[in-house]
Amino acid sequence: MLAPRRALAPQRVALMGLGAIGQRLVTLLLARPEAFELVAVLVRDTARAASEWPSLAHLLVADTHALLNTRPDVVAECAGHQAVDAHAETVLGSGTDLVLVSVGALADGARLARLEAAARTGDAQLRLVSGAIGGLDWLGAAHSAGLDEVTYRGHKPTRAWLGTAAADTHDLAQLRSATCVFRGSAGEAALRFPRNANVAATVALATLGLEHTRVELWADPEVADNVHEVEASGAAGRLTLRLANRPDPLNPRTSHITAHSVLHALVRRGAAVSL
Ligand SMILES: NC(=O)C1=CN([C@@H]2O[C@H](COP(=O)(O)OP(=O)(O)OC[C@H]3O[C@@H](n4cnc5c(N)ncnc54)[C@H](O)[C@@H]3O)[C@@H](O)[C@H]2O)C=CC1
Ligand SMILES: O=C([O-])CC(=O)C(=O)O
Repeated sequence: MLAPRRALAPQRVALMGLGAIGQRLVTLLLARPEAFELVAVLVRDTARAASEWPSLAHLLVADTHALLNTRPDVVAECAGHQAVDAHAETVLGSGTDLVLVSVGALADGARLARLEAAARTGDAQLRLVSGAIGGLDWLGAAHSAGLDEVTYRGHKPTRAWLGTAAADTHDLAQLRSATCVFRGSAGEAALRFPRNANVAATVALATLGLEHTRVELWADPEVADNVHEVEASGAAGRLTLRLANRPDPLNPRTSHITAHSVLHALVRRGAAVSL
């Protein structure tokens, strides 16, 4: 693990969202008191959350004002696209760094412009995590050298598509083999599948952009993992990447590694030597 930049000052971290990623992060942050102080957790319903997690009751807040009153150094969003709309601009405008896991929210150009402006006004940073995908360092460098083509392909078990736009176009219960539920641009994928295509947006933002990065999304009754594949080629060479991520037991759409990716981003933010 990377050593912290400031020996005696753990980062004051506030979380937005207490679902699969948020709950795992609470445990991870509380296990490292030398590096992190968890100062607040933003939820939609504090009374309900307090009855489910009494040990966190003193940390629960329901609005951005109360969140910022706890003076966090950094806020980690793990609540979804709607929460980005509701809170991100105010957090950044207040001068507080924001670590974002719902990267697909930035596929809305107007929203992205608002957040960029707020970050500049507040002199804060909006940091996008790698989340469930890898290889972004290579992709970013290869983009600088010149990329010709980037394709992201995601396969998730059928249950990950229940309650999504794929259920409007496919009879998911009847699927017996891998079925493509979306083919198009990363921007369209991210907006149509806000809980399943954040990594598609991440790959696009690191490379050819939301319009020119190709995306395929598959509902696959034959896989148990969330499988993410990227193919890219250009002046620097070719990349073929395949990740088989274990789904989070609390939310099968979300890969277990995502919370660890947020933790990793927070560790790097506070590290004296950073990768
Ligand atoms: N970049 C990546 O690789 C990935 C990104 N994600 C993003 O992370 C988000 C969270 O994922 P999970 O924890 O698995 O989802 P989840 O559905 O298990 O939990 C989300 C939690 O946020 C809460 N929430 C929603 N709106 C809120 C608001 N305005 N204020 C406070 N709380 C709010 C919900 O009540 C819920 O408890 C996803 O919606 C997705 O956008 C998820 C997986 C991978
Ligand atoms: O966690 C994953 O496997 C990826 C995911 O849900 C997303 O990109 O939104």
